[in-house]
Amino acid sequence: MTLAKIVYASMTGNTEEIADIVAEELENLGIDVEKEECTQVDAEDFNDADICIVATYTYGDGELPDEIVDFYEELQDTTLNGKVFGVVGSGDTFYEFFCQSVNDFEQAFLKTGATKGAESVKVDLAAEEEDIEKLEAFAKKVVETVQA
Ligand SMILES: Cc1cc2nc3c(=O)[nH]c(=O)nc-3n(C[C@H](O)[C@H](O)[C@H](O)COP(=O)(O)O)c2cc1C
Repeated sequence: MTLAKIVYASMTGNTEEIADIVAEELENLGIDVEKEECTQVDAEDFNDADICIVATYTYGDGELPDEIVDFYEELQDTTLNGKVFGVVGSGDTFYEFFCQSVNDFEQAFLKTGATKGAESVKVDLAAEEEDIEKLEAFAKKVVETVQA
């Protein structure tokens, strides 16, 4: 069975909801899903999974949320050859660096040797219908990549 691990950071719930949308679609596609809050896991835990997903919001002035910084730093030193990764997140287009943390995680994953499964999805605040469609397409693409 293919396992996807989704690690998320969410302060007001938008990103957790995004993680749930991706999780539900992955499950619809027959994938086992473990969703974990970022302070409860180590980046090494991605070694147990076939699909590694991070869902994060952006804080400060284009900064990572404080609670995901340790995970982010560990991730860069983790080898994930043969795994497929994806990044999704929520931000606010009001800010100059919209969803910067999504970009930062994409770069961190590229250092691990994992393969990018789908284009990252950036959501303005809470996911609306159009975002839900993008998130479902993201999940489908990631699964196609892992099964290729
Ligand atoms: C103090 C503060 C700083 C923020 N800075 C950014 C930012 O630089 N870029 C961005 O895209 N969003 C920024 N945001 C918006 C949040 O990322 C956005 O509200 C997001 O939906 C929060 O996700 P959550 O509901 O999962 O906590 C900021 C929000 C706050 C409160």
